[in-house]
Amino acid sequence: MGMTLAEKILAKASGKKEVSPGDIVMAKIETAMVHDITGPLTVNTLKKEGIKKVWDPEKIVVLFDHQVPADSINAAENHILMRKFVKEQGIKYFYDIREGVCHQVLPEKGHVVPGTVLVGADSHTCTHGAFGAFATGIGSTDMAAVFATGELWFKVPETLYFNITGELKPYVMSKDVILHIIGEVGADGATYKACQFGGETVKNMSIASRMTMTNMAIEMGGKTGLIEPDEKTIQYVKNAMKKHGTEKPFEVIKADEDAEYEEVFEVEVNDLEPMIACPHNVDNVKAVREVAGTPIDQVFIGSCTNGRLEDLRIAIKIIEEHGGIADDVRVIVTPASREVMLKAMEEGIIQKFYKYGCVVTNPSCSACMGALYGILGPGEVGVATSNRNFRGREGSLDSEVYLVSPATAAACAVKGEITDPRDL
Ligand SMILES: CC(C)[C@H](C(=O)O)[C@@H](O)C(=O)O
Ligand code: SF4
Repeated sequence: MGMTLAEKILAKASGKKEVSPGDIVMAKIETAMVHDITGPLTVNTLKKEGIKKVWDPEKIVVLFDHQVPADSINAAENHILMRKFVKEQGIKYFYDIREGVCHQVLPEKGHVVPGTVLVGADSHTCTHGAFGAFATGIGSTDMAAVFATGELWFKVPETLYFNITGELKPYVMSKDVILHIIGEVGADGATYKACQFGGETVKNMSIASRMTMTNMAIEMGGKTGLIEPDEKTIQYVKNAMKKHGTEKPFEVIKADEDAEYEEVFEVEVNDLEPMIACPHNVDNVKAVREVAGTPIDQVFIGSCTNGRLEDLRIAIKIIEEHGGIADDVRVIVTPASREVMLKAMEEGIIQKFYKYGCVVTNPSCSACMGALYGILGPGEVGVATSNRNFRGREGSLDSEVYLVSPATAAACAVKGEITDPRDL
């Protein structure tokens, strides 16, 4: 019987010829990532268990992105603890406060190896499935087991296949596609499933747009999101590895022709409109026009979902075309990484955001989690290009967050209320 992409990667990583959904496998880990919030717990668990040496200091990536620069004594202490760990263990790939969000930095630096298993102590690790890796978020204590042994057990998930066809209309982005899918499937509709995205629409998407899709697989409960590698993927990965001296041979794994999917969803996007996830659940998805006119206080353009160059480009284009942002709305722009920031600077994008009165921050998780800055106060309404809108996600329990694409976020910034970018 044929295997899906997820099954083939897990079979390879566990040295088996074949695996089926439900099998328990012990898989070799190619890359293991912790950040400033989850790393300390992993390190403390290792200490508690008396483990002196990590399995492979070249396969671990430590990165600071959630609270950078340190925004509290507690964050500073976490940073100190992790820097010490990195030194003691000789961890080769350590990215201090300057690089940006882990899920952007990892692929940029060539740490995402197609066809392998990547784990991160962060729920949006599924993002890296955009490169044809089996990538999933795990807890800090599970990560301690990975740091010690280089392996982790998995139950092989069933795969849901989303066959996406049609051409996206102007101002409709991959974020709208994934919001639409989550609205249909529900926030727990794909629990522990591998969510594979394919079809002509995905083929035509940039790598950045694909990452937006896989990033949000967890928001429908998915164990991972996956996209089969193609020429674009291979080029991206090779360039990234070459640029940063992280070259490794890798195998492009594709699903078997006769792979068995638990369910195939046909998603036709020709007529898809800009979509919005309304408070307080990611699957509370509507067309933007249904809630147009809702007053807002803040717009956040950034995060591991939509803080990449193409996102900043479309946002500034819309803001510029319409003469700037509304006076009474705060707009926070956070490029997802230093590389994105530098390119946006070269293109004059950052200067323009400043010119129009947006606040551009250092690459970080920024306002996404309500932990660093850009925190919403009681009664405030935020529009964000990030991936979660649970009650209190961006600050006060009495605030509200709407999730949108960068094009819609920019339209909202221009009008100071929820606006479909086609209606400006
Ligand atoms: C802080 C971290 C554990 C958390 C996660 O795992 O998702 C964060 O990144 C988030 O998006 O809520
Ligand atoms: S940008 Fe947001 S969703 Fe992504 S890792 Fe940071 S806090 Fe989590």
